[in-house]
Amino acid sequence: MRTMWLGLICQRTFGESSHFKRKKMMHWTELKKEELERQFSPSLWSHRMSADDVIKAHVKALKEGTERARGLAQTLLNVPYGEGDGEKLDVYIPSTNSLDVPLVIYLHGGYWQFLSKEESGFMAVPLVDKGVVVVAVGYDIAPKGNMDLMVSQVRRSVVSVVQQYSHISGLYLCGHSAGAHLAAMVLSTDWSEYSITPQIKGAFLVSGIYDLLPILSTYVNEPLKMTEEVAVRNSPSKLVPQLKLSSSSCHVVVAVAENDSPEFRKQSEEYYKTLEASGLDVTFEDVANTDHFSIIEQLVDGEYHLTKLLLKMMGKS
Ligand SMILES: N[C@@H](CC(=O)c1ccccc1NC=O)C(=O)O
Repeated sequence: MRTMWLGLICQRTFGESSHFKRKKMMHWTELKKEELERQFSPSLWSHRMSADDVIKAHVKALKEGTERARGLAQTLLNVPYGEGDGEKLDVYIPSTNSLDVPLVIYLHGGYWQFLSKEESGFMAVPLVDKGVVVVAVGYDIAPKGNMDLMVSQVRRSVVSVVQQYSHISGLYLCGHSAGAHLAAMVLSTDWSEYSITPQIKGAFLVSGIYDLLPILSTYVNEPLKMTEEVAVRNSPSKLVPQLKLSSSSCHVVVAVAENDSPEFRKQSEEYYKTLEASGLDVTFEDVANTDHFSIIEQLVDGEYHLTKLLLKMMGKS
């Protein structure tokens, strides 16, 4: 009888809005290390294939898409945005006479320790076709780079792009997973320390992490070696007041995969709610039939829901 009653309590859904009906979840501080590590292992949650296979397929899809984009578009590869070896970006350029040319900067994922710009041009396939410039930014992943450096690098890459491409009709950001975290950090920049203040019109944050504290004690932090102080100052969830000052007119889309882990989904929901409560222009996209990897891989397809949404945001649908 007692177990039945407990079961009923656990199955009740909580949340103020119809958007976020979910089962009552433990707070991450109450989870054992093993469970936290499972929650922050996106590959374990895919319904499509095994953990190893989903990562292999992910890298393959990104590489193939990037090769296709490099074949289709005019490119400027390895353009420096700073002095460092890793401070380079790739530009995918449409052939168009239009004066209305938006530019989207893509920040790749991979837990700040995998992937590079070499497999990050895939989304240019449908976008360049519609007259959008795509920039894939490289940054120094761990162990070479640390969190403060990566955040500084992506901020400087945005400044450099704005300086190079002052004639564009609008600047947009897109990031996946760790790249969504970096994109949110760009939105939360105090630009007074930089030579210019970029005007970012829209940001697409896909399956991101916005609070770094839960990963501090997990395997994710092994190469990153973040202290609590580093994690706090690089957590977008703690920088929403700065985002409101710097990016008040930016349209933010917080997208999450239906089959992301509950903790990943919670990160997106909570960040969305905080932005919304601050009066920002923000939308939540719960993308059906996707996992942590397919949610971004499918951007090679012009007919994919998120591709269409991104084009619409840039006025190019
Ligand atoms: N241990 C992580 C690995 C991971 O996230 C990952 C690995 C290779 C390339 C990209 C990854 N993640 C997101 O882009 C996982 O379980 O998925």
